Amino acid sequence: MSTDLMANARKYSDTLDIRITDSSLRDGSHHKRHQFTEQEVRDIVAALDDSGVPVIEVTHGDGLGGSSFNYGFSKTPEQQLIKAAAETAKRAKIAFLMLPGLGTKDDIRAAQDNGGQICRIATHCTEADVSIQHFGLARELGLETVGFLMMSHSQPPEVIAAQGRIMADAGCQCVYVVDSAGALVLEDVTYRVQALRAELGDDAQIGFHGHENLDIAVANSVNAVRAGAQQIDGSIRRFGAGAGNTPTEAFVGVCDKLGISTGIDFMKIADAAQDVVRPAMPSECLVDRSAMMMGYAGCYSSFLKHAENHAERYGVPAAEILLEAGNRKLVGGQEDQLIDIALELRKKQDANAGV
Ligand SMILES: C[C@H](O)CC(=O)C(=O)O
Ligand SMILES: [Mn+2]
Repeated sequence: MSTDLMANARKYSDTLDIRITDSSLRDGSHHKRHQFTEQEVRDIVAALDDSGVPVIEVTHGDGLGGSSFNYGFSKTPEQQLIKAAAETAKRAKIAFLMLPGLGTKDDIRAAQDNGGQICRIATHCTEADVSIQHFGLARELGLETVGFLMMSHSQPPEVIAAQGRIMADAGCQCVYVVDSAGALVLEDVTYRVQALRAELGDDAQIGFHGHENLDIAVANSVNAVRAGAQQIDGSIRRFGAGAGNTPTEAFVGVCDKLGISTGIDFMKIADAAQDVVRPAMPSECLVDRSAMMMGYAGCYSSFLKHAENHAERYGVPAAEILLEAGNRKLVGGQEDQLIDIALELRKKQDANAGV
């Protein structure tokens, strides 16, 4: 890493400047409508592991217990996918996500029994207190812990720092700024990471999870590293909700050029992206009108597929549903309100057409 960058960022370990977690097999579950097969998970884990990706996250898109009517049913039970991933990985650690209230303590225990080693606990960025007992359990079980402050764009840096303190005190070892809406722009990331650094000192590491809705997830991730983040999420080929996540392979290439050590082989991961991950994707993750509306209005990226379903059913544009969801500041768990928005748009549309 250049001396400039080293001044801010601290090393993740003796050998790596940062640690990348690939989230294709969890955030990508949204884009795939939770239809991963066990074979796809095995193939993708094998390719990422061989490329040197140190952490691979595997769960339903909405975390443990997410398979449901509200969020969409999984094709394959997520515990089976976690087990397959853990059996396949030779070097990588397998992480799993859980949202308190959706997943339970028993789900955490089962994920560990199936080989999961890193427990990532996600809350809305003003509700860190609901994660306290789950961090306690995860640490008691000897799991490594990560905390996700979702929709971090919606609160100023000082609130993110205070919420990070709650997670760290509960046993979280790395607090993530999570740009769920892909709405953070450059310095927005820097200031949030810096505020966490100032608050947490050596009590916990800091991470960044980006979404590509405004097409700057790689740049945002570089800013996070420059501000001191030691863990960065990506998804191969952007395979994630909305326009997807920071593309792991491009970010690795950028890190190589900036002298930031990730431990991942750029040539191998470029091949894995093209030959193994792309065939498992239903389509490319695009920065299209709907995705841009999410980034622009601050709308939760996981709403995209739900909005597309309602758009088709009620004959209204998905982009308008998402724009309104952002304006109403809806958060994860309020998926049902997208139907209300679609119905209201339909009513207006009919009234304008004199129906
Ligand atoms: C449950 C969400 O998909 C977590 C996440 O990846 C985000 O908020 O972004
Ligand atoms: Mn995400």
